[in-house]
Amino acid sequence: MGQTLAEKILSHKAGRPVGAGELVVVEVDQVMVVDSIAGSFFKRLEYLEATPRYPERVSIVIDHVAPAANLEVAKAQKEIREWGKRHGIRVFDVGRGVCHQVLIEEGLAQPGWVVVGSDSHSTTYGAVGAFGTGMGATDIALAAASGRTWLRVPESVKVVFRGRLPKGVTAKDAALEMVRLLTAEGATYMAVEIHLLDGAEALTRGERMTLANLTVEAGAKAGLVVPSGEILEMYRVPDWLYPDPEARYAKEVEIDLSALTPRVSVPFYVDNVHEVAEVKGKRVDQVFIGTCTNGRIEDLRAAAEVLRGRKVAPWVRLLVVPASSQVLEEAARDGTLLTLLEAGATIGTPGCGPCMGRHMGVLAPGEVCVSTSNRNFRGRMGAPDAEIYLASPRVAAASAVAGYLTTPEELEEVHA
Ligand SMILES: CC(C)[C@H](C(=O)O)[C@@H](O)C(=O)O
Ligand code: SF4
Repeated sequence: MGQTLAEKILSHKAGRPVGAGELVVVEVDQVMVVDSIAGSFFKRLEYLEATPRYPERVSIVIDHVAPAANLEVAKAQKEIREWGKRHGIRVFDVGRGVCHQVLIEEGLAQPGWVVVGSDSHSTTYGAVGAFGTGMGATDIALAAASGRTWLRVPESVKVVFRGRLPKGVTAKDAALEMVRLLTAEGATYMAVEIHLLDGAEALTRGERMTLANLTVEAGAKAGLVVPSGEILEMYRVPDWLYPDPEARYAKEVEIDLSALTPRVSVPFYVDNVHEVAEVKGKRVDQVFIGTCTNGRIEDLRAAAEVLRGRKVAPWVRLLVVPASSQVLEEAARDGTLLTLLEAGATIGTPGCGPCMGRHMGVLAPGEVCVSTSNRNFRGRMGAPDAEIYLASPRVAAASAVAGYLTTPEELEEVHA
């Protein structure tokens, strides 16, 4: 019988063929813990009277509130450092970047691996063909202690992206369109298996990360992009990790990239996706470019391209938070950073930044933010009535200049 990519990976790990619905216990290749969950993770291990079975397979990332915003966080981060030293566990400290970006950069997610993270966007590892999934502190502690985890093999949804993106349309627009079509619960506990065909294979690793990242906003257990294009050059992809024409899917969705237009997700639900044209003109107070969804060098470059020679509207705060130290370094080296600064951007420490409203750009009541992140839930970035519009870095940059929601193309019209 044909197998989906999720079934293939979990079969390989289980050492026997398994299908959707079966329970399996599998070896875990990497356990990722974020700062905000680390305290609970330590407590669970203590309760189990256990320590990580394979220390080299565990990583802790200090990214969500970094640098520490208050005394409580500072103490928690101190504990992370000390605990890491005591147990020989890798700790990526303040400034290294957002967990998912860091793990990919460090090669700690590989095609065919199982990676479990204490963070819902662990689906991002699917960009390189890893089965990445988010779990709570208890499951994460058990995975670290035993080196294994149990899973119900998920059913899969097949999402086919065809063709090439038109100029000015990005992987973020494609990802938002995918969530709109699947809906917020449409892929609950399923693997979203993404096929890139007829030119879409050209999508970069970063663009694939954007797609895999957003699958969890449709409820996905994992988001697996079929390895192709540059992934085949960058990684050793196991020969069994290819799509199977006989595989069975719970449903199939097709998206023609060549017909796509810029998209925006309107508060307060990620699947409330519209064309930018429909909400154009909405006045904006803050623009945030960054996160595990869109804080990579290509995202900063795309924003810089729009911002070059222009100034941010006087009433707008433009916050740029590179997804990692590597991204920041590259942006400094190639001039992107200067372009952003000249336009009026302020740059934050690589990490999550204001994405979840803990620090570095909390929204006041009634404020409106255009963000390149992945969640626009009520209260996510601060005040319950503050509004978050999710968009691509290009649309975010154009909106910062205009002071209202718009695309770079429409902005040109205004300035012409
Ligand atoms: C803090 C963390 C557990 C949380 C998540 O699981 O996703 C955060 O990263 C988020 O994006 O809301
Ligand atoms: S950048 Fe945002 S979505 Fe990504 S891990 Fe951090 S808080 Fe979560």
